[in-house]
Amino acid sequence: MKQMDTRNLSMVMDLYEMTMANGYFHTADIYDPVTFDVFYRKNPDGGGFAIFAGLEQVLDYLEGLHFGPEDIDYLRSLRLYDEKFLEWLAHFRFTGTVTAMPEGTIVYPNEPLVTINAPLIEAQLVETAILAQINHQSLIATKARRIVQAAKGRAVSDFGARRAHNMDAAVYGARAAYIGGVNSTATVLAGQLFGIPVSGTMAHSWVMYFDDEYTAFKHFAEIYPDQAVLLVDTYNVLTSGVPNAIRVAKEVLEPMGKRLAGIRLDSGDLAYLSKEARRMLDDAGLTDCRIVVSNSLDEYTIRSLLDQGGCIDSFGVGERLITAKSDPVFGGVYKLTAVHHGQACRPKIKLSESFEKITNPGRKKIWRIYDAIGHARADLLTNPDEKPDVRTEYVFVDPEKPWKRSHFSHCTAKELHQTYIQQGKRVQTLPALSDIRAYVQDQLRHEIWPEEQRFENPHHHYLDMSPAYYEMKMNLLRQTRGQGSL
Ligand SMILES: Nc1ncnc2c1ncn2[C@@H]1O[C@H](COP(=O)(O)OP(=O)(O)OP(=O)(O)O)[C@@H](O)[C@H]1O
Ligand SMILES: O=P(O)(O)OC[C@H]1O[C@H](OP(=O)(O)OP(=O)(O)O)[C@H](O)[C@@H]1O
Ligand SMILES: O=C(O)c1cccnc1
Repeated sequence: MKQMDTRNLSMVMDLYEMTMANGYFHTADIYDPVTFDVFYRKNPDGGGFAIFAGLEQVLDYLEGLHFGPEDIDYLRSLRLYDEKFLEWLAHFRFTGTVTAMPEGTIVYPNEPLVTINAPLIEAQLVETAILAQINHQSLIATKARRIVQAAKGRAVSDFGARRAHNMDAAVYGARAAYIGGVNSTATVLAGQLFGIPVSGTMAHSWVMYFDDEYTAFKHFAEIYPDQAVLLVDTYNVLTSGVPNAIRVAKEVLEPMGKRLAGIRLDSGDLAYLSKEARRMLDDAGLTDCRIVVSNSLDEYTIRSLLDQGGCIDSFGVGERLITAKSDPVFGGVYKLTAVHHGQACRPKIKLSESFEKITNPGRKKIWRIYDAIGHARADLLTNPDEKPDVRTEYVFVDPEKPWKRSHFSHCTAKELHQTYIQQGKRVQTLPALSDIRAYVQDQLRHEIWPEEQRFENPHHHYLDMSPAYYEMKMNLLRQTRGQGSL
């Protein structure tokens, strides 16, 4: 199977990762494992959740991680690192353990999406590449879901490649958009690599090349009698484009026993034009001819077009999807949460002026708590050795209101992390992309409250803590206060 990345991505890192690695090599016990969590702090666009994506590429990267002779030569040329370290680096492989939420999981701020447990240097060196991949794909998957939701069951196609922030963003963006629910992509490589259905219409250049619009449509329909979607806005939609499309349907396709598949509108008032075009097509008996619209669409324009009664069967969405234009930073971070010495595990916490930025320390488990009808009621952090029994009365702590005594009962708890890499070896086969997409839809349909899915002031999903975990965090906070002062 063709691969996107035959590149060695091991050097995709910020310089400080390597600088710290060289420093650790000389000052620390580099074989002692440490734990880092990947998490994010705020849902994009003020939404109620995000979609976790990019895991497969993270795992591929970790498996392939190595530094070749050219990498070592380049690092040597920086005159920052000593020869012993560079020699050690030449034999470097990732030997750690990776647990994560399955790709496509609906996720919330401050919970661990991925946990890396690995020898110090290994865990440090992989920060940038892991974050780049997860931040990008989770952002686009989440944006795609909003657009798909606004389209209310109508097909959405990713048209974004040409406006993406270069080619990786186009191809992995298409993958993420498909996870988020778009039906197809115009990006051919994404179709080839990931098996995403591809779709497309025609460009204005096709219409402009021929002497007149009718001739352009006629040639296209003759070559693609089953799939022709004619772009009707090059000259004038209602006086030229739609009439010429109807003429082609009658004069070219009908004699072949074929029907015109569709027209595309790409400028002007898309609600008005789609309604007028629909009326004209219906009057000509072309009731099955679909209307596709495009032109700087996003979830808000799509919602507005449908509110205006636009007669639209599908949407092509490019720049605002592939760049997540309205809120283009996912903000995922990678934080040290524990340092291990032999059997002892020392949890680590990062303090901050703002309460939300104080990290959740230590090794932990993340559970999703479902009520009796299967809705996800909250998520719960516990210590790794806890197994919450939420069938009977289980008292937990809401860290935002720790004085409240709340409990779960008649609930079930599902641990959200699975182990994907154990001591450097892949221990889990990954689902097909279509299954990841179906998993997203299944959660949104059956588990996630509709109140969390609305765009305006969505319901806040709680991240609660077991009493033991909360106490550990508070103790650590008390101990750590003052440690940073000189
Ligand atoms: N009826 C509508 N309601 C809300 N937004 C719309 C409507 N029709 C089009 N839009 C959106 O308005 C934005 C700009 O459209 P506008 O008509 O100003 O430019 P345009 O059609 O791209 O012009 P050009 O002819 O230069 O292509 C686009 O994002 C488009 O999706
Ligand atoms: O607006 P977006 O959401 O990004 O959707 C993609 C856009 O790309 C194409 O335009 P472009 O002007 O690049 O080419 P064209 O001549 O085929 O219209 C297409 O017609 C859309 O307008
Ligand atoms: O197929 C299309 O209509 C298409 C594809 C990419 C960008 N704009 C339009």
